[in-house]
Amino acid sequence: MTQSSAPAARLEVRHLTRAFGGKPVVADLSLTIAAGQVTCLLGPSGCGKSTTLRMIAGVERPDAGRIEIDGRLVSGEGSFLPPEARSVGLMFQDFALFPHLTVAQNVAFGLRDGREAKARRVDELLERVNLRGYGAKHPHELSGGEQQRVALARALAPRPRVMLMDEPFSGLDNRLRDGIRDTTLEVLKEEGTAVLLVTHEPDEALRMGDEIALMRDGRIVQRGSPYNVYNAPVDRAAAAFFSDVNVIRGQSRGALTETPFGAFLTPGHADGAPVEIVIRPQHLKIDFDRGGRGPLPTPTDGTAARGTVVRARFLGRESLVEFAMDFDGSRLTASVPGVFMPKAGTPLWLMIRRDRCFVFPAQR
Ligand SMILES: Nc1ncnc2c1ncn2[C@@H]1O[C@H](COP(=O)(O)OP(=O)(O)OP(=O)(O)O)[C@@H](O)[C@H]1O
Repeated sequence: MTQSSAPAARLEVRHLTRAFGGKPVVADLSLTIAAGQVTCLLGPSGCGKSTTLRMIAGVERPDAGRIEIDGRLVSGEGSFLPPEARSVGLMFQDFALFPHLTVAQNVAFGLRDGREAKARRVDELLERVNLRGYGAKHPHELSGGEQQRVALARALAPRPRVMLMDEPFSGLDNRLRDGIRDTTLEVLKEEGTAVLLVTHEPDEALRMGDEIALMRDGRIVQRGSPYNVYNAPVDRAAAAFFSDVNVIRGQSRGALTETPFGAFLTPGHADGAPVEIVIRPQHLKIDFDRGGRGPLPTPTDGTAARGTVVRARFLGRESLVEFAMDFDGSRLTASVPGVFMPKAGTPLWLMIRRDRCFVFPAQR
């Protein structure tokens, strides 16, 4: 007898579809989330993330497709359970705590247990979100970050099988956000809930997700670990969603594309096919102009090409240096850690890290 080692799916979505006024907003979307796994549904505004989440929550009816939570059909084949019968916890950006209830009463709100069990669960959760001793306070006595943690405790109190979070941190100021994200992640992991977190911020998805599902125009275009989605994007738009990108165009011949930065391997592209070599700013290497001579090429860096600094901007952790390239005047941007602020007009040399570039068919 064989036994599957894959953890059982807590949330299973198959072929979910929804249109508004004839316009498809979610199109044939499928995803699976295991217990204890955080999947970030990441995509630009309007791509259908919230609609997906709302269908899973049970506040929006799908046109087609099925949703199972813990192996139980909650939507599809003619059935549609209301939110309260789905065992889902919800957390939204504009989470509202009940202002007239204390923190403890807020957290206990969805609990049906007896008094003692309820009190135990409330204490346990307040401890987890670092709010021990806050039970008797009212929401208005708490900071935004503290209120957020109460909202998290409240959503988790009934031990939902699936936690749905829609931009839960976007109402918080930047300095608070990282700390709250980390606390939230820790608590979610301890509880072992399956989490679907909707966000349009790549940094948040990279930081929070075990898996990222990148969404565009109602479809998931790529799914994988943050490392893979960042380092092996399926297309130029997927690469560009995480950072600015530089694009160098060429034509593939015999699985090679010649560029001013030397030849790039472009296997799988037909002879004469236009290709784009895409590279993030941090993977361009800068070298000095030694009286008009560039650096000696190395196998990983390839050939250097000369450009002139157009401007340099200091961004705190890094500096962005924009170049006009000698070979055709095109603009390329390199980022360097720390402060490197060459003056406009300075000639410098650029190299492309071969192991960090992506090759795609050219877009029209
Ligand atoms: N009830 C509705 N009626 C009509 N159109 C809707 C409805 N709900 C959403 N839409 C449209 O569906 C599209 C996707 O909306 P959705 O809120 O799912 O996107 P999103 O990716 O979550 O974007 P955002 O991050 O801006 O919330 C949008 O064009 C939106 O205007």
